[in-house]
Amino acid sequence: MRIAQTSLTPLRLDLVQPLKTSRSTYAAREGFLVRLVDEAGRVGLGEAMPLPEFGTESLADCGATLEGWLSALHGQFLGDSVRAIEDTLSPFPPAVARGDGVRIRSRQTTPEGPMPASEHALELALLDLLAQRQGVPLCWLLAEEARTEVAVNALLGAGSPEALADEARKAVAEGYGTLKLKVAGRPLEEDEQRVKAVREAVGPDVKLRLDANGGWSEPEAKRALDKLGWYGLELVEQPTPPEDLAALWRVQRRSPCMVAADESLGSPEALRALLAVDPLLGGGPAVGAVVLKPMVLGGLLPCLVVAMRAARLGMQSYVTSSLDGVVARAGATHLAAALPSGALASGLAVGRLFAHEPATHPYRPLHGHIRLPQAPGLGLSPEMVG
Ligand SMILES: O=C(O)CCC(=O)C1=CC=C[C@@H](O)[C@@H]1C(=O)O
Ligand SMILES: [Mg+2]
Repeated sequence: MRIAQTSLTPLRLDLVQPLKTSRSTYAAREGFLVRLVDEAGRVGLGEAMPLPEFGTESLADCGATLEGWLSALHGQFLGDSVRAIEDTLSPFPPAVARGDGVRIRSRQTTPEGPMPASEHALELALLDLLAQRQGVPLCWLLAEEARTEVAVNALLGAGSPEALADEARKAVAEGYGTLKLKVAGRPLEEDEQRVKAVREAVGPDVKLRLDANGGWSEPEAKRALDKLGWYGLELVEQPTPPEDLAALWRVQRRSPCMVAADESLGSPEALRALLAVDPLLGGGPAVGAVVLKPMVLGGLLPCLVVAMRAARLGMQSYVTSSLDGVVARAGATHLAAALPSGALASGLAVGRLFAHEPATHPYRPLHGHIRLPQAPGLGLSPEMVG
C-alpha cells in the first residue's frame, strides 16, 4: 500500500458529568484522530487518547510524535501485511525488522521513550487500511475465529447509593448483564452502602465488578474484600497499587472473587513479571485476569500477545476503553472479538459518558452487547467519528 495522504486532528471529548475514581477525576479527554489515505482513496482511522496516569506519554509528546511519524510515513510504500505494520511500529531499526515496514522513528523528529498512545493510533489506522484493502473486518486480521459480537459491561458513575441503584436498574433494563462501579478513595462503610444498594436493586444474577484503581493498601484491600465479598462479586480491578505485584498476588489468594490487574500493566517491568512464571509469585498466575487497554499497551497487536501469554498461564483477559472516542473503542471491540475467550464482558460502553458522542456509529451497545459491523476494516466512515 502507498500512504498518499496523512492527517492529524486534535480531538476533545467532554464528559456529561465528571467521572470520579480513587485516583483521578475525568471531566474531559484530549487526544488526536489519525487519518491515512492510500493510493485508492481508502481512509484508515486511528485514535490516540493519552492516559499518563496509566503510563502513556503526555498529550504534548503524543502530538509531537505523531507529527513526526506521519511526516515520515507520507508518500511511503508499505507491505500489505500485518508484519509490515509491526515492523513500521517496531522500536528496532529496519536492520532488525523482518518485513517491509517503513522507518518512522528518528532521534531528530520525535521524542524518545515509549509512546503507547501514538503507537496505538498509527497501528489502528494501518490495520483499518489493511483490512479494507483485503475486504475483511479488522478482527479477521487478528484471529480467524473472531466472534461477531462482544458482551460489554455498564460503567455506573453515580455517587450516592440511591442514584447508583437507579442507574443499575436502568442498565439492567437496557440488557446489561455485568455492571461495574468505582470503589476506594472513600470510607469502606460508604462503599459498602453503594455496593449493597446496587446488589439489592438488581438481584443476585447480575454480575457485579468493582474497580479500586489501586486505591487500597494491602490491609485495606483485604478488609474491603472481606466485607464487600458478601455481595457476590465477579471481580475487582486493581485493588492495590500497581507497582506492588506481590501484594496483588497475596490479595488474590485471599479474595472472595477474581482479581484483575489493570494499572499494573502500564509498567513494562510489572507486565513482564505478571507474564512470567515468577517464583516470587508462587509460580502460579498472579491474578485471575488481566485488563487489556490498547491505548496503554501500544496497540491491538501487543494486547493480543499479552492475552495469549496470560491464557497460557491460566489468566483470563478482557478489554476496556481508556475513556476514549468511537475510533479507539471500535478497535478495542475488534480486539475483544479476537481474544482467546469472551467469557468476561469488556468495558466498552462508555459512549454515553460523553456530551457529543456521534449519533450514528455501529459500535453502540444494544442489549449489553456490541455487534461488530460485517464491513471491511473498522466499518467507520469519517462522518461517523465527528
Ligand atoms: O471498564 C469500563 O467499563 C470503562 C473503562 C474504565 O472503567 C476506565 C477507563 C480508564 C481509566 C479508568 O478510570 C477506568 C479503569 O480503570 O478501568
Ligand atoms: Mg480499571
